[in-house]
Amino acid sequence: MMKDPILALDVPNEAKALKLLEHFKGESIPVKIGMELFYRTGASFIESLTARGHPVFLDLKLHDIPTTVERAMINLASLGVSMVNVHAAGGADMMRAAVRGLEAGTPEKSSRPLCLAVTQLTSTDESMLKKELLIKNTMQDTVAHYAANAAQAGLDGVVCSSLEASLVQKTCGSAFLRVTPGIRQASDEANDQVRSTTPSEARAYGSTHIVIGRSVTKSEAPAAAYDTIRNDWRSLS
Ligand SMILES: O=c1ccn([C@@H]2O[C@H](COP(=O)(O)O)[C@@H](O)[C@H]2O)c(=O)[nH]1
Repeated sequence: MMKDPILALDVPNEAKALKLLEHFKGESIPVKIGMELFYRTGASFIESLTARGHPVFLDLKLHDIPTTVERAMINLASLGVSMVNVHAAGGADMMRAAVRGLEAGTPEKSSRPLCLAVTQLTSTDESMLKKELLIKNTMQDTVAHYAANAAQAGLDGVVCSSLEASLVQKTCGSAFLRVTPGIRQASDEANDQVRSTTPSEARAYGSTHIVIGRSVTKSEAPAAAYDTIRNDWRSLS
């Protein structure tokens, strides 16, 4: 089934998040909560969003030693979120520990949150990969390798740019999720995103989900901006 774009609620506090969601008139669109909002509101706001029927992607990008990640995931699993994530650069043991923690922390009769691995941030380009991160492989090969590690560790998918989605699909299979931020319409500001595509390009390249933030949150008419993106995303189906 076609999933609606995930709205990145990148705002500083709960009041601003609720004000933004008012534009959607009760529609329970999927939302992503990142560090900015979570570090202000904590768990209670997440629980109130899930109680209102919003599927929540909790985007905290855990990256630590395996034991710490496992214990953190036990706590996050109790929040009723649909997706969480780690950095693939934390390695296979850390990713396995994340899944173990989620399994241990998921309440009975609930589904375990899907666990994704961030491959390379969509703000990273080939030059930064080589010169700053000292990774000698191409972006495509690096993302495919990290995705394969994540699949072997039992994760459900990756966060990558849609430019790598088809290679990840080929490498890890169609059931392995390709969740892609860095989505922009041709007329939108790129901001700090460098590996970007439009929603319909993302669909054509094999993204299973798209994440959209500032093009909606900074718009004068957020619901209309979201609808434009959703229509473009659905236009190939
Ligand atoms: O590689 C990544 C991983 C996560 N993100 C997050 O997605 C949104 C994108 O917001 P825009 O305003 O549409 O750029 C944001 O919350 C990032 O933290 C990402 O962009 N790239």
